[in-house]
Amino acid sequence: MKKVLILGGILMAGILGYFHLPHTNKLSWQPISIPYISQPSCQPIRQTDLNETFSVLPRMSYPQPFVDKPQRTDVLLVSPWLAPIVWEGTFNRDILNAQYRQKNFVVGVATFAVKKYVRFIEGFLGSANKFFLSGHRVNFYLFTDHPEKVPSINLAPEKRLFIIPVQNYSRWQDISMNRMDIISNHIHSHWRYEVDYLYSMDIDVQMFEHIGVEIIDTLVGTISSWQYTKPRDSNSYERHPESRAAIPHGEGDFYYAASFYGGSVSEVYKLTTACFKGVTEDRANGIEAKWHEESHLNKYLLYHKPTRLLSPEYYWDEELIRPRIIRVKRLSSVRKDLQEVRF
Ligand SMILES: CC(=O)N[C@H]1[C@@H](OP(=O)(O)OP(=O)(O)OC[C@H]2O[C@@H](n3ccc(=O)[nH]c3=O)[C@H](O)[C@@H]2O)O[C@H](CO)[C@H](O)[C@@H]1O
Ligand SMILES: [Mn+2]
Repeated sequence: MKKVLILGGILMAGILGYFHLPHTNKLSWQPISIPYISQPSCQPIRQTDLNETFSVLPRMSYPQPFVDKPQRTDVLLVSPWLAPIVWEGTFNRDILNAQYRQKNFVVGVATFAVKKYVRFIEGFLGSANKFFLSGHRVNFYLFTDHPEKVPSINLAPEKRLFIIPVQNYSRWQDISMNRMDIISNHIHSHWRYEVDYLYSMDIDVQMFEHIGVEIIDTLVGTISSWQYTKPRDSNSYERHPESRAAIPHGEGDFYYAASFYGGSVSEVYKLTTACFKGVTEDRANGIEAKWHEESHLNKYLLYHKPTRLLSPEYYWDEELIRPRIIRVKRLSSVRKDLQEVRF
């Protein structure tokens, strides 16, 4: 009887232990020895797993939530696959910060300033230093063909800037599309050791309000400010079946902007690798998708559902008149003369 009890105990402990293993989003690759390109040491860091239970929070005072009083009734708060859609008025940043401060995670931001786009660096970095994940560790990775033109900016102590030289291409579309390849390669060679989460952002934007840990999740897409109310068949998806970015008629969730997406470093690796594979196969067939890598991103996010969606507050196009449901403009494009800046 005693033996049976002991054996039973061992079995139960095994089962419980198995189910209590933290869900991991760690990378499955083996470390490889590739010479590092960016400046600071690239020692592997602990990959923070935010799915682990958060530690005990301090006592806090805030308005009580009620199940029969939704925070907002004018916008969709959750996707049909139960991913939250982040809108002003739906979360309490103090609670989120208290949860996340206990995690020593690092967020990477990849951005490109090639050719004339160096003019956007100052506005981007200056505003991101102030409004992007303030109080949290952020590494900005700035790819440029003009490192000497990067203005010096006093960054907050928890923020770091890495300037990475990159070649330019004669066509702006190639600069934009090749970001997928460069990001994928850098995750493999460096970033998987350096950051837990990675976000890709256009450089021709500025931040006007705080963008905090509400953006952190495994796979995150931003709903385009141009197309957030359009029926799927009039969105800008690539519909020509010849392209690897093609989405068949009758399919599509939201239209996602390529200017701001991200997630865990391993999910962004999968996304960028898959999107660039699509770009490469299209090139081999003499095809370029309607909105370049943004078309491939939209296809990817249709079949790999994002775990969190950012509302158009997180990329507002300056050309548009802001309706009432967009209560804040956190990040917005800088007006530019396309003919002048791209050529
Ligand atoms: C808001 C949004 O969804 N933006 C997307 C959209 O147009 P955009 O008009 O926003 O594209 P864009 O001109 O900003 O180019 C995308 C990014 O590529 C970089 N760049 C581009 C050209 C250049 O000469 N130098 C340079 O550095 C820079 O980081 C820029 O922000 O479509 C593009 C591809 O068609 C990209 O998918 C953009 O992410
Ligand atoms: Mn842009």
